[in-house]
Amino acid sequence: MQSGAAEAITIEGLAKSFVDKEVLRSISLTVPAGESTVLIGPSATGKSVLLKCLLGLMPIDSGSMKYGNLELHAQDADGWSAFQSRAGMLFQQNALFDSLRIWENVAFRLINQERMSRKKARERALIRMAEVGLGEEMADLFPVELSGGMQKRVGVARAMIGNPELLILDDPTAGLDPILTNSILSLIERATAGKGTTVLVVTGDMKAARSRFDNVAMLFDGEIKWSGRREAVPDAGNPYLEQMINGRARGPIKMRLAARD
Ligand SMILES: Nc1ncnc2c1ncn2[C@@H]1O[C@H](COP(=O)(O)OP(=O)(O)OP(=O)(O)O)[C@@H](O)[C@H]1O
Repeated sequence: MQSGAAEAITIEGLAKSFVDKEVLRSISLTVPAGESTVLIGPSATGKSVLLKCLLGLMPIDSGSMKYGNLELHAQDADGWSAFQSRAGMLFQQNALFDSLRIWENVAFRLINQERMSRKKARERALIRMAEVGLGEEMADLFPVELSGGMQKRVGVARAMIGNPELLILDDPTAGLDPILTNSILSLIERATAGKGTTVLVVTGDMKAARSRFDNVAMLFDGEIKWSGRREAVPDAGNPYLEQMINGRARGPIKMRLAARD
């Protein structure tokens, strides 16, 4: 059951620095309600940091973030946990609970938030696990017994169980083979097309970025340099996007990126 109607995310002038490093200078971005948006950008530009700020896992320095009319930037700890309970999330380290079995990790939201019986929650977890290519024989294992790619899939299944109204996924297909990548991207597509979930995904998979999500946003140098419908992604003329999407760019942007590597 979906926990509520999906809302749009609106970010304005968000800034975030660490000690002496400015990561996000002035982020302005709208993630439309009930649509999927992919955030792309070079490594270490702050994509993960932005997702963490949005979920209240990192404090911001300035700016505003809203989910519908809810002023995220003004939430206290209780407000943040109420908001987080509305979202399914996946971070790069997967953050599985080591002491819980795989099915219990996947079913965590159902048991702890929705108070579903363990029997029913296990049944639901097995369905989600199958959707990400994890068989029933995995259900009673512990995370340490799984490969990195399998743990990633457990993380995706956990984020998506219970059909949360908001999905925030940091590189859900990293390290997966093309077949699994395809099934996970299809699962994410069904979450928006079928259920109207608001989805924000970070990916390094440029082919997926161009074809699988409704909107594309490009983060570079602390700002969103381009955002819009995927059909409107310019094939040429925007050096930031060209560099990311086509792996080519001319002029200063290329030299600048090369200098950073
Ligand atoms: N807790 C932290 N303390 C200090 N610096 C941090 C912290 N978290 C992230 N950073 C720095 O912020 C910058 C952006 O990191 P982030 O993980 O958001 O990059 P990213 O765009 O997601 O990169 P990638 O695509 O490689 O995963 C990096 O320079 C990183 O070292």
